[in-house]
Amino acid sequence: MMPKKKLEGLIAATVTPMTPDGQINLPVIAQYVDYLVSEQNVKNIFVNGTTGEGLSLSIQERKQLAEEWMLQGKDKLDHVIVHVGALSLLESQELARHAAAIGASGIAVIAPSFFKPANKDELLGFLQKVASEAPTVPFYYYHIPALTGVKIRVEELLDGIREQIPTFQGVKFSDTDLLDFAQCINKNEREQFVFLYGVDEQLLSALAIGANGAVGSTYNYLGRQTNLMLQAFAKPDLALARKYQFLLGEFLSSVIKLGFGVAQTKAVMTFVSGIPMGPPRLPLLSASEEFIAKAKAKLESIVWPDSD
Ligand SMILES: CC(=O)N[C@@H]([C@@H](O)[C@H](O)[C@H](O)CO)[C@@H](O)CC(=O)C(=O)O
Repeated sequence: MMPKKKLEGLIAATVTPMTPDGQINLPVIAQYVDYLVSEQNVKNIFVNGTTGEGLSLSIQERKQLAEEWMLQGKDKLDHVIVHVGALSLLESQELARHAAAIGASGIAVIAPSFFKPANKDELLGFLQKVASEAPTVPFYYYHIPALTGVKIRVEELLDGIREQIPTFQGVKFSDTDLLDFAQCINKNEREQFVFLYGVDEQLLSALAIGANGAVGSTYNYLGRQTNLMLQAFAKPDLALARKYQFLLGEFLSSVIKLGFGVAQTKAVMTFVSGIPMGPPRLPLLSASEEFIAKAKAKLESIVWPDSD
């Protein structure tokens, strides 16, 4: 699958379906792709990332999953971005070569987070060694400092990055520092690089700053409503766009108070889509029945503008 279109709009950070005993559940992926496309109007995916529990999977599982997403997404999805970050450079390189071999439309890499790069040069050194293993595949840096603990400003990282990483295509920016995000866009043309925002609860603010699109967990099950927010913003009908952002925020704010992470995302995706996503992998624990009941009730209580 070679990308026909520029990467923009919504990109679902997919969960990794698992069987009740914790094995990856590949047969569910065909149904998952159809659900995203037909029910959520989302045709781009980001696999094996945070939401996909990528760092909790074995290399073999990550390859199998990437292959299955590619196979099932063929002729249905526009872009399949494969996250290939790992603590070991060699594993990350192996995954990058594999993603290139199966025709992924892009690869993304998170900063290594046990031995952490201390500065821009150390981080770039790692990223460059991974990117060069897939010399024809667009490369994205995945910035998620709350989880990696690597707080190197992206604005600084992007300065001259193409000289070291010719395939550099953009950033998946999963942080609330909108000043850093704005400076990335201010100093680098949106037409040159792709700036994808990753904090779903404040996407509208990032759009105002110039985000080209967004990668997130909620686009799995709230993609349709978020797409309507994007449309309202483009129109522009800011009042309507805000209404969507506030309602999306109302759901997120209520589940965040209950404790919200990948396990809960899997549970919500299961009850909204009807596709069994299974439990998360340890150390994560399944969402409680109480969480599921409250999250469901909250979601059902929201009256979206298009369903008035
Ligand atoms: C920390 C975290 O999981 N952030 C999510 C968000 O989509 C997040 O779930 C959402 O904003 C709700 O808080 C994404 O940025 C992660 C993501 O895109 C990924 O799975 O790679």
